[in-house]
Amino acid sequence: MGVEVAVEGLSKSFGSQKIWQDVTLTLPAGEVSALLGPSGTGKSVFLKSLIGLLRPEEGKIIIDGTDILQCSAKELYEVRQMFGVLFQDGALFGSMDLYDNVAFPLREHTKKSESEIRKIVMEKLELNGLLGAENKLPGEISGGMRKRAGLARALVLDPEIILVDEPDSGLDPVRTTYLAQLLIDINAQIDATILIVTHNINLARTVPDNLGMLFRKRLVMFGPREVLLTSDEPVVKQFLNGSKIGPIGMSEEKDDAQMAAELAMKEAGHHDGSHEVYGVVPQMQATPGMPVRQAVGRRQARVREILHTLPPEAQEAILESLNSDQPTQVIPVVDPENGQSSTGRIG
Ligand SMILES: Nc1ncnc2c1ncn2[C@@H]1O[C@H](COP(=O)(O)OP(=O)(O)OP(=O)(O)O)[C@@H](O)[C@H]1O
Repeated sequence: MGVEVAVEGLSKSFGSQKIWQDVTLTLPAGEVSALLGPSGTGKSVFLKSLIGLLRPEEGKIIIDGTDILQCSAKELYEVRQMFGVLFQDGALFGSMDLYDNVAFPLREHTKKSESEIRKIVMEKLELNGLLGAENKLPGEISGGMRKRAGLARALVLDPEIILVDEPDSGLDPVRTTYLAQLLIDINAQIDATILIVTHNINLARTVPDNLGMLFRKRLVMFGPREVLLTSDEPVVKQFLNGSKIGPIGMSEEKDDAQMAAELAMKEAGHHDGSHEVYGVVPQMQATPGMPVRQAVGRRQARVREILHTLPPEAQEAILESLNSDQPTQVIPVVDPENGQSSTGRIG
């Protein structure tokens, strides 16, 4: 089971440039969360801060009871062992073939024999659909395969927390869906805590259990998908619809006059090409045959607890989704007449 990551009052600057301030959120243990935000809002900086690669000046990052901003180098080393990280380009070593790339953390951080390493590496390569490519160099394979190899490497130490920086960068929509499915299946299998940094709206709407949004150096919101997908918060609404109408502009800051002009254009019938979606769209499920994703039930229980605090329209949309979006599992059903098995779904 993954561990909880609690961030409290976190602020980060580079010299006089403030990146974000007073960020407080909790990544629930064993759930998939996504951090959204326009380009340059510091999503990658946040992700690097969680593993101690960058050091915020203020606040706390508590992982499994340890504040990594206060702990010793030895404790930080131990906390880092809990992480698997998939960087944007896979961050593979260009001179090593895929096998050696994936084996690298095991050779560095464990005393496992080469035969034990082989077993784990081949298992992770297979999980990521890379069997047969183990002797290829990163330069000889496609971007999608590099991502999957990066994910295979991120998984070899059985991480409790998986960080994924822009899984869709450089991937076509179909490969992005496959990669997202892989993450959901991994969550179903090992219940790891996963944080995805992305600005892919479709992925944000359909994959994570929780969503957070950075804008104007602040965390605007963080919470279960049901709450953000029905939110009236203008930045969240605009971002999740990929629309020009709202506070986010080309260079982030947009003044009131420009917002009013754009709204007037919309009211006059101008279409900006975005597709407005309101409500809780169905979430990607684990592949049939995988264990039931425990995260879904935990999240839905939290949502039911806070439901009464939400606006009536949101409550209605959420209740509808909670009542129809029960976790489903595919199980073999044996026909008592002839003893043959077929597949059936249980709620
Ligand atoms: N090591 C660094 N030193 C100085 N400035 C940095 C450093 N790393 C990032 N920045 C600055 O921090 C800001 C946020 O960068 P970051 O890459 O986290 O944004 P992002 O939200 O991930 O953007 P994108 O979605 O475009 O990837 C940028 O202005 C960037 O130039």
